[in-house]
Amino acid sequence: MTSQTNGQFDRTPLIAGNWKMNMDHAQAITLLQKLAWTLDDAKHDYSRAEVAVFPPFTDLRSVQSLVDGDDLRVVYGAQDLSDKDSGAYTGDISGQFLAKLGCTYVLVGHSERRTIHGETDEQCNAKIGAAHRHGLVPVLCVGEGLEVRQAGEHVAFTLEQLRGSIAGLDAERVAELVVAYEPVWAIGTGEVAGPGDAQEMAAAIRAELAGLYDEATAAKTRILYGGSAKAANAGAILQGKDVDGVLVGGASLDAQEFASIARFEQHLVTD
Ligand SMILES: O=C(CO)COP(=O)(O)O
Repeated sequence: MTSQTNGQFDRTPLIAGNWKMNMDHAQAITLLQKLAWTLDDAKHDYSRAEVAVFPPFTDLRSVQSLVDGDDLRVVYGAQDLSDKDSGAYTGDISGQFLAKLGCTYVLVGHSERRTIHGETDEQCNAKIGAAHRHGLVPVLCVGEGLEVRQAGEHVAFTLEQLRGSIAGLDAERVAELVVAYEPVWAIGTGEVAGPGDAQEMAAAIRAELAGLYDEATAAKTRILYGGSAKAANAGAILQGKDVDGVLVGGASLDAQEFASIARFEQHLVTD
């Protein structure tokens, strides 16, 4: 490979930070300001890598004010949404509210929602529908647990989650969809799937989409890897030709580290 740049991607890489249940609204402002300054100082080119953060619901209004007020290029989304639009659903959040808060994206089916809250593929499918009703781009999370990986069934398992979650979607929606492959055993454990594992699954997901839809549609879907991603491994992970970004948990809470991931081109291995 010569003069490796992200010209290798025909899809704009997406570097996404899932803050999970961390950062109150005041802390969110500080973290986002620091992130934006760090990227500005580094003259980050957002057209080469889109940067998105996923703060808790209670931070979103503050994030919106900061992004609008300071004209930031960082975009943002929520970590979940209801599959309903309004009504007697105590504690749930409508995609309508998220759209009003300027969200671009919304995570759907994160493994912590699937395991802790028992979310099913059918519910993810309904949530994707809700996201679309309100103009939000869903970031669908899929991925296997350790036992499934050890049994060598990780590809079949993950593709089944994918099929169940996107059932009934038309090709146009699939083309704009973001799929995040997050093997559960690599989340928050320091255990990172190897770049080869990330590429293997991303290629399998893209091939599945090509089979369900067509090559042109599958070529547009962005596929991310998530699970203990950090600056030191982002370059290698993003070498995978089907890997279009990373969904970062812990390391996205450190502005310097996350900015460094967004500038992954510096870490790309060249030969
Ligand atoms: O779940 C994740 C992002 O959604 C990954 O979390 P970590 O990066 O902390 O492993």
